Amino acid sequence: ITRASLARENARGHTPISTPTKQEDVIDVNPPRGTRDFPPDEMRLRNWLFHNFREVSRLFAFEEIDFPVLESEALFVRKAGEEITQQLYNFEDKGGRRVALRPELTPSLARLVLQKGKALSFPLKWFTIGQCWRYERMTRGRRREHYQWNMDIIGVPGIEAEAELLSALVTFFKNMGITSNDVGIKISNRKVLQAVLSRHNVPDDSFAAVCVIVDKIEKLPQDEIKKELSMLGVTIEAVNGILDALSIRSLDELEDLIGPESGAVADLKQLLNLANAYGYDDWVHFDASIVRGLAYYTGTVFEGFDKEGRLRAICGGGRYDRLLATFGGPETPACGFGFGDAVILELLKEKGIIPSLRLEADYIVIALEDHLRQPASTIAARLRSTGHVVDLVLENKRLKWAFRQAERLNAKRMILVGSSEWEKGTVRVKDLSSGDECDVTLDDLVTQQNYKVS
Ligand SMILES: OCc1cccc(Br)n1
Repeated sequence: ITRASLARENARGHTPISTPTKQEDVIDVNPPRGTRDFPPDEMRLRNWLFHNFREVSRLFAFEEIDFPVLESEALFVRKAGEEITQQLYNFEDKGGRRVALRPELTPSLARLVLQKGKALSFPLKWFTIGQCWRYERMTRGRRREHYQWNMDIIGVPGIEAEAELLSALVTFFKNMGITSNDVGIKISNRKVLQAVLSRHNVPDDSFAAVCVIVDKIEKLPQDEIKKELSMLGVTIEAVNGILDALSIRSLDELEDLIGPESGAVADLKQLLNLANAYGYDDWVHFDASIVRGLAYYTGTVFEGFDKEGRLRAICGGGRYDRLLATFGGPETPACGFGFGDAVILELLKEKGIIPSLRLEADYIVIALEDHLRQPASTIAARLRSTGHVVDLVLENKRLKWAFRQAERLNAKRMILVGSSEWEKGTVRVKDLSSGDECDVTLDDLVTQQNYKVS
């Protein structure tokens, strides 16, 4: 094909036939490193997952919120050495502002609460699903973006808030067909660590950084943990005190270690009582080794995990009563969780409980001759106006193609608009599972009356 012949073809208004592009002229059609596209099959799966996130949030009477993916960098600058802030996807915009793609959703939620201030009636029960970003050296080949579902309760100081959030998590798992044999939720309280550190005279302002290091205890060799803790001025006695505390396996043992002053033991006992009252006590258990890696947690922390121990944490959360104050706001009790879109799908695939998600069309409509294109459009419009999913064949296609298309769309019926039927004011309706067919007027077709094709 020469450019001249192509010009002639185009001039005649024919479908332009593209000349083969040289390989080097094709753009890179892949998404940026560490990011994903969502073509139809993957998008159906993502919509199904998010629909289930939303369904649980709706069931618990939580209100949906949203905020920009782009935030001021200042929202995420923390000095506790968290991975999440060390991998900030940050840059200077054309106005010279320091901005970042959010690595998490909670700081934005805190910002919105402070922004709305006295106009809000507490407690707030808010949820959101949003894409979060990190800039990680691709050496580890991990993703740079994921979607997270968050539910947060703002303004409730009592452990009832945590119990409600855990109930939402369990409800979601059960709705997915996941049982307490598949998944558990470990719960603890950072006041355990706080009590140990204060006993060893570790300064309060090291607390967050110590938690971040201790959260890596199962991911790093113990001497690396000890080295990082000692760099924070944590003595070897304190390190051993921490390791002892994390290995505690019962609340009675915990009470012996830290006593009743912090309220941690009472809270955990009350949380387990509430878990029993909600009916999810078989899903949760105390595990002192749970610390979580975010600097701003101050009390209860929890983490959903797969009992086969093959996957990373499925979800996690905790109480963050100081976060709003660190943004200059009033002391505001708050707790919430984050639930990523990656590990849960790995788990569901492993359990073989991903449903088959296909486009379900009610009808495929095809004009058998060019001059019947307008009636075909009218038929499609009339059927859609009554809520039917209709795929209208838009070009001159052979019937064989239409049947394959119907198969792909899982269409229930085919409407064939042919001249002999149309002259009699009817169209041919074919049931695509039985093969039965009959001629129907447009009104009867739309009202589904006066005819039956099995
Ligand atoms: O959970 C940490 C995290 C934050 C942003 C993006 C990705 Br992928 N992962």
